[in-house]
Amino acid sequence: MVSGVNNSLKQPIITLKNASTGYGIAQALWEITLELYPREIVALIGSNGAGKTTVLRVLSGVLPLWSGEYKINGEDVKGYTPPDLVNKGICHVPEGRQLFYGLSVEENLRMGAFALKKSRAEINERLEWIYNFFPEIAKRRNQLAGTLSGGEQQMVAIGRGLMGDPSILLIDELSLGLAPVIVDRIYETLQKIHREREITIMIVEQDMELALSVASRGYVLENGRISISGNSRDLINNEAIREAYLGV
Ligand SMILES: Nc1ncnc2c1ncn2[C@@H]1O[C@H](COP(=O)(O)OP(=O)(O)OP(=O)(O)O)[C@@H](O)[C@H]1O
Repeated sequence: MVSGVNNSLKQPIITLKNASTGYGIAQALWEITLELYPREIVALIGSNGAGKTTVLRVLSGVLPLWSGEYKINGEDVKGYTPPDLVNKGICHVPEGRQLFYGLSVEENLRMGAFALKKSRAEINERLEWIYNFFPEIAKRRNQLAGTLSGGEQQMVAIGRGLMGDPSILLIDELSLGLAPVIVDRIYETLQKIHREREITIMIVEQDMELALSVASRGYVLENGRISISGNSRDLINNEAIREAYLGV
């Protein structure tokens, strides 16, 4: 599943350089440097409170940088608002799904295309494309999102993100609270979508083994700093990491 990585000839789609930020006066990230290359799946791993969600908040523009650089395709996007960054192709699927629970599955999905200047036919076509990947929610298109299982809600959250036609998908803790069999099923589908579309994906997970089985590269965050990065095979074989995160 994991492939070797040679990014030396490519231009990064996302660059964070020496990025620091925090909440109020409490600093949460210290001089983070990371790059995402086109069509990669990259994992951001770390224990509770390490700063993973904060990195995604920076990338989606929810949290401004205190210092450092943020570029998309070489363009300086530091200070851009979340809608500006949506227009640049960023989509953040937040932890906890955050669906509109009183709306139907289909209404939630359509919300994802709200800002797109697409015809009704194009939006319907995209809906069917998503239903094709996630038949479980196709069957429930008229059901209220709040009545779905956790796994189905996660499928709707990812589907809603994909409705916006992003080039960069940021997914926070996809596996949270879900049975392993459901997590495998969703990641398998995500990999299929990734193969079919030119899409770059960053997954945030506490479960390092899971994240590195899906991603080709990973960054490990510890106390708001990147402690190590590399391709998944090297990370999974790294003794210090195995000891700290896998308990072996
Ligand atoms: N809204 C907030 N206000 C103040 N501090 C926050 C806020 N959100 C996060 N923090 C703090 O920032 C640090 C990083 O939190 P973050 O949520 O990014 O970690 P995480 O790696 O995603 O952890 P988890 O896996 O538990 O979600 C923590 O010390 C956390 O307490």
